[in-house]
Amino acid sequence: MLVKHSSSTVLRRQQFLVRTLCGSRTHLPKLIRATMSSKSEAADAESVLRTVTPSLDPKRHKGQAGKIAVIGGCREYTGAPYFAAISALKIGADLSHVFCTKDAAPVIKSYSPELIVHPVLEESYTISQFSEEEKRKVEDKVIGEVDKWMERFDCLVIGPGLGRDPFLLECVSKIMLLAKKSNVPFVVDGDGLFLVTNSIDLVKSYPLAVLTPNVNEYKRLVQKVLNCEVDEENAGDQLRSLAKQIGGVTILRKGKTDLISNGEIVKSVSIYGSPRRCGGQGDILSGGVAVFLSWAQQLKSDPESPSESPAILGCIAASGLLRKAAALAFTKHKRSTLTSDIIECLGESLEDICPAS
Ligand SMILES: NC(=O)C1=CN([C@@H]2O[C@H](COP(=O)(O)OP(=O)(O)OC[C@H]3O[C@@H](n4cnc5c(N)ncnc54)[C@H](O)[C@@H]3O)[C@@H](O)[C@H]2O)[C@@H](O)CC1
Ligand SMILES: Nc1ncnc2c1ncn2[C@@H]1O[C@H](COP(=O)(O)OP(=O)(O)OP(=O)(O)O)[C@@H](O)[C@H]1O
Ligand SMILES: [Mg+2]
Repeated sequence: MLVKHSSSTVLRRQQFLVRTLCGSRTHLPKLIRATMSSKSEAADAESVLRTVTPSLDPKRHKGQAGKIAVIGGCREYTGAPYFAAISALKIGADLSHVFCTKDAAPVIKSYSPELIVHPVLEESYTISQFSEEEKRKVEDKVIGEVDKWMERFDCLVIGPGLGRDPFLLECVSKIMLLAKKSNVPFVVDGDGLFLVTNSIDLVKSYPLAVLTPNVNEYKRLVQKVLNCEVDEENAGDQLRSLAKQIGGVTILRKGKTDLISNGEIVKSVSIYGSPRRCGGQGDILSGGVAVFLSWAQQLKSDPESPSESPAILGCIAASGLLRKAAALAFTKHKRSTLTSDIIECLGESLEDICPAS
């Protein structure tokens, strides 16, 4: 799906390339080092946004700007999958699907006609009277319903509002295996992290997996994988060790500063942000990582593409944009800022960094 970028995008990418090279200035000739302004983290996140975001090329057709699918939404939670899916559209994906349980589907459909909602997941309580053989048949049907779409997606978001029902999580484990087989990248968030923390082999050594743990989820992941407590003094090193221990997945550790590592490098994003901690902001982030990772993937086939992996670029871009939108929403709504307000600020925030026209 190679998309030629306009000259402004090429220029943006060259700027990013220089910035990336300067990130490791030790090997750069003195002359270049001397002329380089100091690379600020803010510029880093914003230059990644400008490099990764494609121009709105009239020659492109529906779907080329990204097709995202959220696997999540159950009897208990319907907001989280909506937040992740609508954020992907608002940032610039062309299509956004949600695969959820039958209970959650009409609710999520009622939030927005923009989303394509598939009521295909099942929870244990709906099949409690079934025999083992009938349960297997239901499982095969659930997985088949997702598999027939799998190849069309540029990235999945697994976990927002998924809940912790054992039967549902068993089906999602098999969906992850299918995604890996088809080389479809996936972001694991929310209860998807509950699943993979207890079955780390589901993501181990899959370079297209991105984990986006919050404080609780990160603590549990460190305890489970590194057998120790979170070490705030050496946060970057511990994150790098964790990502390495899980075979080079990319982890975005959410917090006052977002830390990102794939076991090799560590990046941080702390620009903008807001003091409001309302639920749902992590869901916006997961939808954003999916879009920006897909766009960074499209860059890969270009000779001058950035050296960073699409997963790392996707995390930096999504974190920077979310934090900018949260700051903008907070200036407008202060203490009553809600996730919906932040979603409404995504477009304006991206336009400010990366004008569409
Ligand atoms: N409006 C909505 O529908 C929202 C739904 N959300 C969904 O809510 C679900 C839970 O998200 P949270 O951020 O609350 O999850 P957390 O894991 O941050 O916390 C959930 C609660 O359960 C406890 N917990 C979680 N896993 C545990 C474990 N393995 N052992 C013991 N205690 C455990 C935590 O300590 C906390 O008390 C996720 O699927 C998430 O996507 C959130 O994204 C917020 C918004
Ligand atoms: N203390 C903080 N100061 C500023 N920004 C923060 C702070 N904590 C988190 N954030 C920002 O909010 C984003 C979401 O983090 P949060 O911890 O709310 O995720 P979450 O708990 O998974 O959210 P959700 O309610 O959607 O599950 C982070 O990526 C980060 O950019
Ligand atoms: Mg969360």
